[in-house]
Amino acid sequence: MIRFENVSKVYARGARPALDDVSVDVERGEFVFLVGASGSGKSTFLRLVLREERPTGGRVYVAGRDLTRLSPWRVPGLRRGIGMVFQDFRLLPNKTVYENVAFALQVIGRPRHHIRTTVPEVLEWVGLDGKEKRRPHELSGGEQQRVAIARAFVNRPKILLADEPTGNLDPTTSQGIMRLLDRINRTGTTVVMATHDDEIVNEMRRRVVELSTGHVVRDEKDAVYGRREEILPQVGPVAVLDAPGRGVPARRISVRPEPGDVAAERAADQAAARGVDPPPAETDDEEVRAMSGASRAEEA
Ligand SMILES: Nc1ncnc2c1ncn2[C@@H]1O[C@H](COP(=O)(O)OP(=O)(O)OP(=O)(O)O)[C@@H](O)[C@H]1O
Repeated sequence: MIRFENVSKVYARGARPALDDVSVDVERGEFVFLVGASGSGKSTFLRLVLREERPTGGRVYVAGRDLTRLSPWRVPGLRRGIGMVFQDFRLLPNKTVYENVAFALQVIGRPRHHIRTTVPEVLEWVGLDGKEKRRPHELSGGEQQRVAIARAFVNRPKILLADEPTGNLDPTTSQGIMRLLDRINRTGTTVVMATHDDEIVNEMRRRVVELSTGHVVRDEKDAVYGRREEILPQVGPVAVLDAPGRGVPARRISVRPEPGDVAAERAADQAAARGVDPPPAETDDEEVRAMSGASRAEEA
């Protein structure tokens, strides 16, 4: 679904490459964590997939398309097949929850009747049923991220990219967000998530691609955040800073999630239990169709 072939990215002449000869192949439907120190190139990787940046060397393929050769008028179509979630949510502050999600469909010209049925469906699916009229400042951080995820997912993208989606959230709320991303992945959407959140990575045990100063230094399935030899001594209760000297297990950090986050989590679980489906994948769009066609060709 996403293929980097010997990709390099140098932003400014003479600067060290942000990515240096990176080759990574992400299969359709995979969930991949991108980890690495600040400045290691994670966001650059995601920006290349979105064609917000172009590589200075090598090739980037998305759904079988060579992005280095994609003509500019095809870029919006590419992006329609990719949802993006950020650490700082990036919601429109003056629009309601409903309007924030609806806007994503309006800008790509979806008909009004489609928007009227799809937006409530996706809001229920992410656990925000009943919050349609709130504005972002009337929501907790976890709820705002759920709106951002609903907006990214409402058009049923083939790929969801997430750049530190739990970076502003407490551990319990982060777990709820990860369950949501996991559910999205289970619908067949390929998920690539850049993160510094070692607890989340260690709990999920998915593929981990680790970058260091622009190089891939590890690419491992069912992996943990650090290398295994670094993580092994931590097995068992680990003292954490919020309880000095008490030896609280790392997963039990006691930051209280906001009530809204708990309610959203419960509502999303109830929606899942009722078998509420995510909004149907649209196939009436030429570019989206082209993307799925390309992926079928790729698989063949
Ligand atoms: N637009 C830009 N212009 C110039 N240099 C940039 C630009 N964006 C990123 N860089 C540089 O490229 C390198 C990789 O940055 P990038 O943002 O991809 O790292 P990152 O792993 O996502 O970091 P973080 O975890 O802090 O978000 C860094 O040295 C950074 O300073």
